[in-house]
Amino acid sequence: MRIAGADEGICFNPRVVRGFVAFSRVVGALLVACALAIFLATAVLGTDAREALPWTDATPRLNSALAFLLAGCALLLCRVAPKLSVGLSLAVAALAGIEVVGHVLQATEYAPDARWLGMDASRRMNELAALAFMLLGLVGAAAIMGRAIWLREALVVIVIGIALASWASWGLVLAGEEANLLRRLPVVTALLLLLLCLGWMSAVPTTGLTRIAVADSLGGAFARRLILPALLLPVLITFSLAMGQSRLGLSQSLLYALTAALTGGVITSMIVWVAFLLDRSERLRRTGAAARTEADTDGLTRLANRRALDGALGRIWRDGEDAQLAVLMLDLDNFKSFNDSFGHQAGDEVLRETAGLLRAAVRPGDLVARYGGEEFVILLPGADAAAARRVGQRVLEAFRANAWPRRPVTISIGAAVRQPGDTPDSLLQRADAALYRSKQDGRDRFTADGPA
Ligand SMILES: Nc1nc2c(ncn2[C@@H]2O[C@H](COP(=O)(O)OP(=O)(O)OP(=O)(O)O)[C@@H](O)[C@H]2O)c(=O)[nH]1
Repeated sequence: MRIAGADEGICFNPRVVRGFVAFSRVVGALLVACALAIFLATAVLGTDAREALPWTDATPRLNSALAFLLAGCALLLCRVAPKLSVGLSLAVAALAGIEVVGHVLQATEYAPDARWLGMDASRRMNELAALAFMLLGLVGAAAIMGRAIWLREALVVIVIGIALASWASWGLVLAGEEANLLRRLPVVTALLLLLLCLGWMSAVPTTGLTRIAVADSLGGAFARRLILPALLLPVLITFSLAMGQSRLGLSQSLLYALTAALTGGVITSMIVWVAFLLDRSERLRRTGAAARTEADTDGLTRLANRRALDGALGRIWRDGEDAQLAVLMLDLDNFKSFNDSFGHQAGDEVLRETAGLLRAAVRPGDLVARYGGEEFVILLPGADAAAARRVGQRVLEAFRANAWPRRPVTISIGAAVRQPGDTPDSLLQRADAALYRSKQDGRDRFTADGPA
């Protein structure tokens, strides 16, 4: 089953859409769990003890934990209680907004850890976290309300950029470089912020940038496989090289060389991956096309079968009322007696020979189909009654002139031309009635539909 996309006719893969929504819920639950763990640790250890621990630098402050708790709940509830979810997201934006104002007011004399509105340093988020939460609170509200989709995506991309740059920056700090503004975003906060971004993008996956990743197409398959590695690999490379420099003492020139080699390797691997995907999809397309052709082909004569004929008639009728069309219905004469006299195998040979004669009698745009048993149908798009008669006569002549191995074989033909108000069935019925008259009148002849 496919869900048609609301815009641009994108078809979404429902299984992938469900997967994205489930991912956003997992992210919501993870954020709630992390926030509760931070609150619990603070309650058990006390604020002072927590501040003294070596990992304090890397974990979210209490206000960040509160923001994660609210945002996680918003993600979990966005489908069941959208209004409550919008409220929670706006609360995140408000909480972070207050912090942003605090940082702006203190910016002239930089004092990030100062008290603000009664909140001490252990509680307050830093300036980058505040900015990111404020943006993500707005993103969450916009995502649930389905508003300002492109602004929402732009904000998400900004926060993803902040989170990734902070990670890379942490690598450089571990390598002994000076602490910088980005490094002030605790590494766990950066990770959870990245997850929150991805969570909001996945919560309503059929809108915005994510809609290509849930598309039921080759583009969708590429996006699903390549976007995350493309986002994360440069950061991981920076991080690991910086660590390599600090732990292994690599020189600057060797570091540059390694960066070039790794980047080249990563880009090449991605291209190879894309090439594999393209190749597989091309092979699947070819196999699918071959299977469709086989399903539309009669095994004995290799002509189009009844299914293909119905499909072709359906297409002609869908294309419009005015298109001219003639139909020939053809039936081998006294075929039962041929079978009885010479056997079924010989009868099959006649059917195959018939297919060749009929194919040779029509133009490339016409369709010859085996209707069943020893009955055939020819569709002549664009043909009128005179053209249909010409084709019918050509078939009769070809049968008469053919060197049949056992005994001469003849064929009877009935023709009908499409009239206003015809359906595929009514047209075939009129051709069949004309064929019946050919049989009645002595076989081996062409009869057109209409008054005798
Ligand atoms: N060999 C062979 N015979 C087939 C096949 N399909 C149908 N037939 C035979 O075609 C014969 C059709 O016989 P009838 O419907 O009585 O028609 P007829 O003998 O051609 O008589 P008229 O149509 O009145 O000229 C039957 O004997 C079927 O067994 C097939 O795939 N192979």
